[in-house]
Amino acid sequence: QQPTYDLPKSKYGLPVVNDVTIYQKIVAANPDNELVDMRQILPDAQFDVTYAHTNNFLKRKLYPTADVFMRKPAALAIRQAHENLKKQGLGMLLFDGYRPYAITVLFYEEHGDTTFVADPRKGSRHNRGMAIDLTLFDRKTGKRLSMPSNYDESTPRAFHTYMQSDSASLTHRAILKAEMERVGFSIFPWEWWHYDFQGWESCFTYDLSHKAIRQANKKGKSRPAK
Ligand SMILES: C[C@@H](N)C(=O)N[C@H](C)C(=O)O
Ligand SMILES: [Zn+2]
Repeated sequence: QQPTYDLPKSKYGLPVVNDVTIYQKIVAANPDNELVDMRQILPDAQFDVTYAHTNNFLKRKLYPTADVFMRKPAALAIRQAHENLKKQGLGMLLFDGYRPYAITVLFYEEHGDTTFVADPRKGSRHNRGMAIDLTLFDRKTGKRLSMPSNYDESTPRAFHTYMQSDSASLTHRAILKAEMERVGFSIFPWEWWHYDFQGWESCFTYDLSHKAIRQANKKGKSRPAK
């Protein structure tokens, strides 16, 4: 149970944490509210943050930095899944984690639909640091495993119900699903790469840049313990 805060509302009426002082307050009240750096949590993972480059569905750079943050309990569950995958000679390649709410608004206003992108009246699970977009790589070759579609492909090939793919890709999708479900994540039926962590419904929606979060976390750690 989170204490209640008088949060400002977005133009779509959703309460958002859009100020670092509020972020620091909610982290002090409950350390699970911290958005942690996945490059520190998974030093041997691969990263391809397409929203920090132009090779994404909007064809332009949307994040100033290629950061991937996750709410702490989700990050620790991912670390467990990564350990389990390691035993199978596999690793995770992360595309995206926490996404500032302003980017969800931009996705909605430019893309229009609310299946491929989240409805800003509800916010995305990514805005809560509780969703991750990822695929798998082979630790021997360092190469990505094949999957039934490309990342962020908005076609039926991205659906979990799509079975017309080659059998290797279907197996890879099933391995990812099994390992993510084992640690408390659930699928998003229309995107094989997207997983939501249990309890996302009761988490804060953040609208802070990755840079602001990094700075706030650093400050929080340098503050002497009381
Ligand atoms: C844009 C796509 N990668 C995505 O994240 N979609 C879900 C529905 C979201 O916006 O939360
Ligand atoms: Zn996603």
